[in-house]
Amino acid sequence: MSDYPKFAVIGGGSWATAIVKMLSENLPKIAWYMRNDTALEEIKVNFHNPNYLSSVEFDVDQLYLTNDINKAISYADYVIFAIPSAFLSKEMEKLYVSLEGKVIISAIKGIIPETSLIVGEHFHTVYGIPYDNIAVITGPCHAEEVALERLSYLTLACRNEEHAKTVADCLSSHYIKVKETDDIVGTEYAAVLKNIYAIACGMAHGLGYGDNFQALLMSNAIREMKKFIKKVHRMKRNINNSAYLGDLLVTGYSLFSRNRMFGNMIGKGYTVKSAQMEMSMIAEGYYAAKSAYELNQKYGAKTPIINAVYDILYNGKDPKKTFRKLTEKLD
Ligand SMILES: NC(=O)C1=CN([C@@H]2O[C@H](COP(=O)(O)OP(=O)(O)OC[C@H]3O[C@@H](n4cnc5c(N)ncnc54)[C@H](O)[C@@H]3O)[C@@H](O)[C@H]2O)C=CC1
Ligand SMILES: O=C(CO)COP(=O)(O)O
Repeated sequence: MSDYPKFAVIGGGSWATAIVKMLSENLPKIAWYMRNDTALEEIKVNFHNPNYLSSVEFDVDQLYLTNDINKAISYADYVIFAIPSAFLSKEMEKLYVSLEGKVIISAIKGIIPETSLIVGEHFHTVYGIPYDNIAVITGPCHAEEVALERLSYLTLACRNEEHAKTVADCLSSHYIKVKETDDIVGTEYAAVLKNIYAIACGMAHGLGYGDNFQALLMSNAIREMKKFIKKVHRMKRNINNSAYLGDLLVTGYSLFSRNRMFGNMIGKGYTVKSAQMEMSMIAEGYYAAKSAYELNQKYGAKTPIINAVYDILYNGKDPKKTFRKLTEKLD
């Protein structure tokens, strides 16, 4: 092993780009895998990812850029996955090198559609990664603000203290602080659910509801989130911590949020298809609404907001009427 931790980042989108930026504050070399050859070449020549966070300048001597996921993973002891959940399984089909002994870190805030599992559970169940070697990066943090070096706090969930410290140290800088927790399951579910609530906030805004209603929606959302997570994984946790409430607030209120943007378009009358086509980015909450709704058929938590978003996105229900009914259930 070299004298510095070897990291690979999997993905070429906004969050992967932001994570490479964070790591490059501390590490002399980072492997970075993305599918897009044109973007890779552009980074080599112009030092910027042309498609995402294009203001961020990279020192290419610090980067081991590759379009082969196997090469990136072979290089690393710590592998950070930062691609939308819907594409993870397809990307993993390309893998022929072993993940044994590697620390697998999910920066994905979603449920894997093929298995209906959160990402840590998916890696444990499908790829046999021991929980000690699984970590999750979460917390209220938009990639765009990382690009601007605005102070942001991440939460690193991991059961192994040594791995947690290494990953936290490598991500930390003058604009990134990292808190640690062992609630891998709860923080992952919170990250999944807040995207659905951010879609609801966007829908409300698009429908013409104001700040007063949004505050009420957020207040109901955090209580709904608490009930849902308690059913799925009971442990002592403070739902007001930034990985839960903080991430809900930033995603629900920030104009950078993809999920809010997507919901706003639906509220304004776009169809789901046209809103997706209009956005150059992925709103994870679209997939999460279906997975969470279906999962909850087993758990039976009271989730009127998730149900309303699900009905609008998947059952073609009218947003205006659905929200009017939802308002009767909130307090
Ligand atoms: N952007 C942010 O501020 C944050 C994002 N996340 C999470 O990071 C994950 C990645 O999201 P972003 O980077 O924001 O997405 P993005 O919308 O910025 O980028 C989309 C990514 O998906 C890839 N992609 C698109 N179609 C694909 C396909 N058919 N097969 C494989 N890959 C495909 C693109 O190459 C690109 O890497 C998501 O789970 C998101 O919730 C988590 C925290 C913050
Ligand atoms: O997870 C995020 C902020 O913490 C990003 O949310 P969006 O995907 O809605 O932009």
